[in-house]
Amino acid sequence: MDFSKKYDISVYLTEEQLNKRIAEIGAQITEKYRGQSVYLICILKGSIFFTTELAKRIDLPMTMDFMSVSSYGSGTESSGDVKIKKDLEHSIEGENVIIIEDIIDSGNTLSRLSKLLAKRNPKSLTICTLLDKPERRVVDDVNVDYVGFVIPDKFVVGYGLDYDQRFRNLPYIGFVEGEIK
Ligand SMILES: O=P(O)(O)OC[C@H]1O[C@H](OP(=O)(O)OP(=O)(O)O)[C@H](O)[C@@H]1O
Ligand SMILES: Nc1nc2[nH]cnc2c(=O)[nH]1
Ligand SMILES: [Mg+2]
Repeated sequence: MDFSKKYDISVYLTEEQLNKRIAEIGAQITEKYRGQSVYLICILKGSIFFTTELAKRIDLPMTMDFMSVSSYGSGTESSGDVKIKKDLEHSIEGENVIIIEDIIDSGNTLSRLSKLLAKRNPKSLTICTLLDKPERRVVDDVNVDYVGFVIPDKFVVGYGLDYDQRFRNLPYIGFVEGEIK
């Protein structure tokens, strides 16, 4: 990380736009699971901001848990596994699991992760992402249930998303337009 470098970042989605959309998704989830509980899984690190904001907008009994994964190189691993760097603390058997992601790009992470979690016998398994870049998809087995915003094929940062571990703390989503010389 080189913190001396300065970058030109243009705002694409403001904090107000993000929070308004997240509140809508929270209300949808609350309605869908009324009378039941949900088990939110935050995929570290990118989805921390989205998960916490969304969790506050879901009016249901809830467990929040965290997972950290890294995908094996695509193509060569026929097992379709992900390497688990940090696993869940509790069993998800019989739970209404909602996987929370900041972005779906190639789809590899979620394709592998959802297969792995499905083997643990949840009652239901749902995918919720703040951003979706469908133009980049290389898999066809990721069915996303809740999408905040469909975005073009451009690299975004902020609201949890990083560029070389920087910019996660921006309260908005922006495009990196380049380095300021
Ligand atoms: O659809 P895919 O092509 O698999 O890409 C999406 C994944 O990549 C990013 O995470 P990353 O592995 O960079 O880690 P981070 O969340 O810690 O930034 C992002 O947060 C998603 O988890
Ligand atoms: N920060 C960031 N991470 C990603 N991972 C996959 N796509 C993206 C993106 O556009 N921005
Ligand atoms: Mg991530």
